[in-house]
Amino acid sequence: MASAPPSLSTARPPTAASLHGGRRRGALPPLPSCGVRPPSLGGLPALRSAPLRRFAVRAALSTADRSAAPVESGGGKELLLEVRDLTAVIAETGQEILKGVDLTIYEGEVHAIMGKNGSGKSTFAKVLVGHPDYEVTGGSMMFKGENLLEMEPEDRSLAGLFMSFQSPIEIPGVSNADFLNMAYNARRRKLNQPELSPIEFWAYVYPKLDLLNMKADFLNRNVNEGFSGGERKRNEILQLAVLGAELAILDEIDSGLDVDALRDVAKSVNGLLTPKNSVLMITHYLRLLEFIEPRYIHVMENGKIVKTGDISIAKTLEKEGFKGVSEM
Ligand SMILES: Nc1ncnc2c1ncn2[C@@H]1O[C@H](COP(=O)(O)OP(=O)(O)OP(=O)(O)O)[C@@H](O)[C@H]1O
Repeated sequence: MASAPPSLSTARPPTAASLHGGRRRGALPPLPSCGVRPPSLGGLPALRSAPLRRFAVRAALSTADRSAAPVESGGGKELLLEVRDLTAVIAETGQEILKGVDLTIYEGEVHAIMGKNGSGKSTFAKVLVGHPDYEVTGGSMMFKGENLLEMEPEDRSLAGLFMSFQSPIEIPGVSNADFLNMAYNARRRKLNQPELSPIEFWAYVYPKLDLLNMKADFLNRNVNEGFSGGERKRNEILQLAVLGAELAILDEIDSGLDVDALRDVAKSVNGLLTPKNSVLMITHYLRLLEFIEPRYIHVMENGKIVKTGDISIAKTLEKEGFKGVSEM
């Protein structure tokens, strides 16, 4: 099934992500850069670096496309994400990694995906946000009634998807404070709200730092530069706290965190949960799920979700390993 060719009205400069991200195989690439600033960045200065753009795009979360009609209701809740029979390959080699993923998430729900190393968990998360390393070859992904396959990675962010990466990247030369302030102001411009001055932004961000037990001097350091693994994870959650999201995908947010840091991060994520926001966590360990309690646990095996249940799955996994889960 081929996607419609991009129209001029949707033309925007390509990003590393938009060149391939989440497109079906054979679909046309976006039009080349015509020097027009992408509307989704809300007037941000042109950002040449893909990581910077990725972060900046997050700034525009929850802005433009919030008027999309609800798809359906389940017990009064709206459907947020519906993935059906999703298949995807590594763009470079054509190797199939996702082999028919099905997942449904309603607003206000917390889900977790567990599974052996290499089963496809991170790939699934990255395909959802349109990572350029993968091509979707079949199935569907709907987010708030919109077809993610027809949306550039930027638009997915605009629509309210946030992903915290397993290995957050550095942005040399850009301070955390400047980045977050710029990104948050971009979002406010989108919402037709006045920008915050650096002092006002400080007042906004300070309680969030406090919640994450992050020292204020992290704001003066370049984004993730020289940060320890745990500090990077906290910084990802700080970005989420500043920018907000309707579906936050947290890929192994617990890896490399000491127990106090895990508690801080979990407290912060729990503090962001509302009846409208959902979280999809990827984890190997029960301990994260004791802090951020999921309603559903899914087990991924060989590129598919093969089992869904409650916290008892994670408990069995912890005690008996995957063999125990397959016998449940
Ligand atoms: N860009 C890529 N290039 C080559 N191989 C890849 C790429 N992305 C994923 N893979 C392969 O796809 C498989 C699934 O990887 P993925 O990272 O999704 O697994 P995972 O379930 O998240 O594993 P883990 O629990 O170890 O993080 C692995 O065998 C991995 O090596």
